Amino acid sequence: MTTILVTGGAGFIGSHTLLALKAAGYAPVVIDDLSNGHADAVGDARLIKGDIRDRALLDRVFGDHDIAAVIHFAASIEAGISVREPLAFYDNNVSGSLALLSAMKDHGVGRLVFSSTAAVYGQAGNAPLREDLPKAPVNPYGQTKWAVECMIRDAATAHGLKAIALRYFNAAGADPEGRAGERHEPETHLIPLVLEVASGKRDAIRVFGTDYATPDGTCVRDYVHVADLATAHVRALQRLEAGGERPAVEAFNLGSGSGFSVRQVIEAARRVTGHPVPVIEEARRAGDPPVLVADPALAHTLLGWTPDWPALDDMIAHAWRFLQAQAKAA
Ligand SMILES: NC(=O)c1ccc[n+]([C@@H]2O[C@H](COP(=O)([O-])OP(=O)(O)OC[C@H]3O[C@@H](n4cnc5c(N)ncnc54)[C@H](O)[C@@H]3O)[C@@H](O)[C@H]2O)c1
Ligand SMILES: O=c1ccn([C@@H]2O[C@H](COP(=O)(O)OP(=O)(O)O[C@H]3O[C@H](CO)[C@@H](O)[C@H](O)[C@H]3O)[C@@H](O)[C@H]2O)c(=O)[nH]1
Repeated sequence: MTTILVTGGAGFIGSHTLLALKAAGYAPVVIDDLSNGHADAVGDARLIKGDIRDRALLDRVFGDHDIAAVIHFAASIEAGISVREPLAFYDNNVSGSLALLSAMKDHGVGRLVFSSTAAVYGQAGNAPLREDLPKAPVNPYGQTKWAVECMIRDAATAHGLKAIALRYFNAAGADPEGRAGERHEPETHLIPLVLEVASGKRDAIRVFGTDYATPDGTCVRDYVHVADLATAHVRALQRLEAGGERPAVEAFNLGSGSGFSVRQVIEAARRVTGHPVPVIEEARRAGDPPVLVADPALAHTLLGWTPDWPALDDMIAHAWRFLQAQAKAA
């Protein structure tokens, strides 16, 4: 079996990708410091607990395992928090990726799938975003991800690395079979917070900004099912393995192509759960672009990727089922 190193594999998207990797016949090995992940989320995959900025640890891992490729999820992820703590984000996201890329170079590992983000585009307007748009992140989180994409490009030119950057839009939902889900503590993402309100764990959802130039004044995002993101990683690995005449680094948007406002998400959660979701309107959150919606055509054409679960209500229903199962088990 082909061994794949998965950094951040104990996290939300990582744990779902482990399920897809195993189903496709790969043997994942995980490095995760568990700062935002859970040891039991990796299932029967090998978990090495540690920080990717620890170069000695990386040397041991690359020395001990015959690693064919790396999928790199490990990062600090919250755009809003990055505005208040930019240096911590540069440290984890940029220094972590630098340590990983130099270890890959020194150990002769030449294939990488990198978790990038819609946040690299910044405030690029309301039309669906294409990969070749100018990059102008409006928060430090997006800056760190774009900096790493640039680092990967330079390493590819100089050292022969082959890489795919997957620019996810807003990951949502949970494994349709209930084996994994979103377990961030504290939670900052809209859908799980709205569901915590529906379940009675929170009193109300705070809506950050109602005066944006969008149809209902709240921010618009493109929600993509986490199981579909997981599948895209397998497709990306297979594309890297197939080789051929193509650029050393490629970037693909992963989104549904449809935008939903914060108010529409809240309405969908009321519809799916049958519970009330009280709202408190608040000021804008710093670092939020008004609209982020993908043009996913390139991933359709070149990765052969289309979402199996494009409907927002399905994403919310799967997340809701996972949350309820967690509450029952607690
Ligand atoms: N969730 C989204 O909507 C979204 C959208 C776009 C991009 N992304 C990117 O996808 C990736 C995964 O996101 P997620 O939502 O699963 O986040 P997550 O926080 O659930 O997963 C990240 C994992 O990385 C680990 N980690 C963080 N820093 C580490 C370090 N220095 N060394 C070792 N492990 C470390 C955490 O413990 C966690 O388990 C991130 O790179 C994120 O920036 C996420
Ligand atoms: O309590 C809340 C939480 C969020 N929001 C709003 O809901 C939208 C979505 O926010 P959130 O779920 O926090 O996601 P984003 O800030 O859009 O960022 C996510 O999606 C990005 C890609 O678009 C990723 O890069 C990030 O890692 C990931 O955290 C934003 O307009 C927020 O202002 C609220 O109004 N109230």
